Amino acid sequence: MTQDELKQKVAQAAIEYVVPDTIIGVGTGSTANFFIDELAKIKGTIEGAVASSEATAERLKGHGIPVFDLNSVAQMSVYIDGADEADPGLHLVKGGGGALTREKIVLAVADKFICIADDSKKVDVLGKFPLPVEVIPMARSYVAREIVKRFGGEPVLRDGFTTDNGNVILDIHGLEIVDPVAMENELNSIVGVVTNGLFAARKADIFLCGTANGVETITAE
Ligand SMILES: O=C[C@H](O)[C@H](O)[C@H](O)COP(=O)(O)O
Repeated sequence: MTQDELKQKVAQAAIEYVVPDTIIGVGTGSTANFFIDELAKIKGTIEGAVASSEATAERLKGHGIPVFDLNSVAQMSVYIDGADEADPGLHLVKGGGGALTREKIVLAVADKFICIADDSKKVDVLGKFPLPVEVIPMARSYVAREIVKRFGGEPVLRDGFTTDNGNVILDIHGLEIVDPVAMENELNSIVGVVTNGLFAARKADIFLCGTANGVETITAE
C-alpha cells in the first residue's frame, strides 16, 4: 500500500469517532485533508467544524461543511488531526505544515483527540523530525540562542515561511526528546515563543495508525 493509501484508510477509520450533531475540530496537513474529504460524505450528520488553519477552512468550505469561528464555540466533541511523530505514550510532534499554534488552540477546546497517521510516524523517542517552534519575528535570534543554550540542537529558520498568525518557524534539528512534557513547557516559557510543536501536556487519546495489515488503534502505554 502507498503512504497515501494508508492515510486514506486512517481517515476513513476516523469517521467512526465523529459524534453526530456536534461541532468537531479539524487539523491540518495531507492526512487531515483525506479526513476532510471523508467528512464531506457525512456532512449532514454534524453541526459543523472549527478549522486549525486557513487551508483547512478553505477545504471544509469547498465541501460545503459549515466552519465556525472558535470564539463562538465553547465545546467540541472531538479533534482529529495528523502528526509528524508519535511516541508510545502518544506524545506527538506536530507542525510540519506550520499550523501548530492554531492546532493546539483548537485541540484545547475539544473533549477528545484522535490522531491519524501512517506508521512511518511511529517512533520510540521523539526528535528525529525537527521540532517546529512558532516565534514572534523580532524574537527569532534571541529564541534560537536560548534554545541552543537550554537544549542543544540546531534551530533552523524555515525559509520564506510565515504562519497564519504572521510569525516565523524555527525547526530544531538534532534533539532527543526523552521528557516531552518538560520540554514542551520549558520551550513555551522562552519569551517570544508563541508555542512549540510538542503535543505532550495534552496528547492524543487514540492513535489510528495505518499499517500494511490495516488500521491499528493505539492507546497510550
Ligand atoms: O502543521 C501541520 C500539522 O501539524 C500536521 O498535522 C502534520 O505536519 C502532519 O502532516 P501530514 O499529515 O501532511 O503528514
